[in-house]
Amino acid sequence: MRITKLTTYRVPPRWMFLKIETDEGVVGWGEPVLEGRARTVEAAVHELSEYLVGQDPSRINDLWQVMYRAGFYRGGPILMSAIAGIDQALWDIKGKVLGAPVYELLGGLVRDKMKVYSWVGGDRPADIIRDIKRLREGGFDTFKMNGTEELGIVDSARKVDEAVARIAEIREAFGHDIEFGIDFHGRVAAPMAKPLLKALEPYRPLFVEEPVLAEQAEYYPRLAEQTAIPLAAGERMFSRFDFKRVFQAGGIAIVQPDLSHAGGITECFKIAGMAEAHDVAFAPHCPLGPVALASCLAVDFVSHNAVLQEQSMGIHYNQGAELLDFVKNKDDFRIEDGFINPLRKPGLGVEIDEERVIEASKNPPDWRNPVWRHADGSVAEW
Ligand SMILES: O=C(O)C(=O)C[C@@H](O)[C@H](O)CO
Ligand SMILES: [Mg+2]
Repeated sequence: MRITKLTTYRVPPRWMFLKIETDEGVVGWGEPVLEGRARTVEAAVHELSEYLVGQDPSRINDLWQVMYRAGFYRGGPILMSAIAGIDQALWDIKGKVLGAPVYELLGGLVRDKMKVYSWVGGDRPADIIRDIKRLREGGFDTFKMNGTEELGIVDSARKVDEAVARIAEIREAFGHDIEFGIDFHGRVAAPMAKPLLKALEPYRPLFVEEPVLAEQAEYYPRLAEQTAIPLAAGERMFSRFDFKRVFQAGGIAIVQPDLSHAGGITECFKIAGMAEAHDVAFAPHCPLGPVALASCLAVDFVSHNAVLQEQSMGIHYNQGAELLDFVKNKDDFRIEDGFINPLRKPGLGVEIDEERVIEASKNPPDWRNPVWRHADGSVAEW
């Protein structure tokens, strides 16, 4: 079998699908995208396709190593997102050729169902109580929300109190019948992470995500020393080589690589294994589309330390399209009592509605995150 063509489709809300065709008619789908940089990743995919066309798609490991190593420069969000989507599509092809879901090719199920969580509130954490009430009716009991709005490198006790008051209100309304992660989203600098974590401690969130920016990872062990709140990070780390320093330094209790940013299934399966060796939980980041989610699930269902899966149904970013709008087998993604079952069809288990993808790709959005600014006009982390 040989790879014959790679076609990319940028679609709402901010996703990109990749179709890899072969000379035997088997097609694989991937989701190479970096939110806000879809065109850049698209260019990277097509540069890589110069090598890939004509290659044997079954040799995923060799193709992965060539894409990672043979261009001299390596790693980072753009290239690793391009590799991720290609890798996903290659696993989709392999499963379809062998008539098996990807999780079978990775050794089979370690669990019967996977716990998922839902975002509540938006960029600015408002209406959280309303959202939690609505989602609880749908069977969810685990959520994630932004912890703050704009926050200065050093900021006021009032800002800390505002952030804590929102969390106190949630506990007041729901007690410990629900669990939630608080995403600091990179908005909290090291000087403010310490007081915020201390003030949030009494409310026992399930985790705090990106307590500081990934480029400040040296603070993870220090912050972990001062708080009992499990710290989570990973959406802005892009390979084993980024994660290894975090495992060595300690401090992170949950790693959250993104299956569409960190080299795909091949790489994230290895990251999950590294995490298990360090007694670290695995909870893939996935605010994206159905192929990204299916790729996460393929690794979740074979990883003992997989604990939680993010999914984007109803997420505030999904303006213009919802998680399953481009999927034919929607029912396979049913969530019951906060759990999702394995996708049992061959490959990734996603049946893409190609006509709908092509139609939607005719006028694709150029999604960008907002540029936030502090009161003094300086740029604020979004
Ligand atoms: O889902 C999360 O945990 C996020 O932090 C969302 C963020 O990754 C946006 O997708 C960036 O555009
Ligand atoms: Mg996050």
